Amino acid sequence: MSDRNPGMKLDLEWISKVRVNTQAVLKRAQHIQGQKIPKKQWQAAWLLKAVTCIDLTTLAGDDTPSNVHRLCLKAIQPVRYDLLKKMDMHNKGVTTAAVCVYPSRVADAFNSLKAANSSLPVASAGQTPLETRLQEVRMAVAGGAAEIDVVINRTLALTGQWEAMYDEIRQFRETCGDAHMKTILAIGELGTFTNVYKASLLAMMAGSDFIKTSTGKETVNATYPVAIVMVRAIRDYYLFTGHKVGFKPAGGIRTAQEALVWLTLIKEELGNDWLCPVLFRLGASSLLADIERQIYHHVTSQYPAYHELPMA
Ligand SMILES: O=C[C@H](O)COP(=O)(O)O
Repeated sequence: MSDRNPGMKLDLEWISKVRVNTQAVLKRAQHIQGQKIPKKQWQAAWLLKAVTCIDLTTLAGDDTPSNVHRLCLKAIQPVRYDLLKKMDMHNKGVTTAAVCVYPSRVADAFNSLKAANSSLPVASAGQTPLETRLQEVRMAVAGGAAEIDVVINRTLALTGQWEAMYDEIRQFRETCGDAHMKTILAIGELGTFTNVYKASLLAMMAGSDFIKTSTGKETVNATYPVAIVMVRAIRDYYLFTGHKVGFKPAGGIRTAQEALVWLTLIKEELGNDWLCPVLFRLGASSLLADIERQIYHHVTSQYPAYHELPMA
């Protein structure tokens, strides 16, 4: 990962001045969605890039050590070996960026990866009251998580209690220690674009390494207009502080086509520096299946039967 964002003193004046032009954001998002996406081998290359940016996720109440183990194996070998070989990519170390599980499953994931001699990071995401969340973070760090996804208290953002929100995120950052922190804004519950921008800015001021759209459990998750607002905040924060903060859209991202639009959006809005797992992740539980399917089609000119691409 890159140098960490140390954060900065809470700048309430900056936050209070924020105004987002909704129409301009919607227009920009529409423009990006209308962009031509790469075809043929360029598309395959972009899809492999997307694979390397995936936080392969399972956040289900009934997760078990064995489905987490399968998820880890899939993260280590996300695309079938023969398909990679046909593209001459079999020895390039193509893996997903991380696996992402609930805190209670971190140790399982960590042990599975260790047993497979993999140094892939385990990310952990929780969604409970502050004290429990802090406890979950401690547990996840102790279990070997290198990355922690924490969710903000939406009420604080909705009611403009920015100082309290800043203090809360700082506490998370301290509790994360060396583990990198991705702060989830749960944008589907923040109301306006202006609030999304403010919450993004504040999360970065409080020292987040990444800002992330959603837990994947809200009704509205990763959308392109909201992403525009968040990445503009990332850009402004970078221009002001010199620190690059990562971006992670998550929730409801299912198709290779969507992955290509996400890559386009990042390239256009933040530039190539952000097009790598250090600064960009796709949080997704089922996206990889469609990407592997499209890669299969690229290599063989046919679509696979379900059993030909076993998914974790
Ligand atoms: O952080 C990742 C999300 O929980 C994944 O959401 P998804 O299951 O809709 O892909």
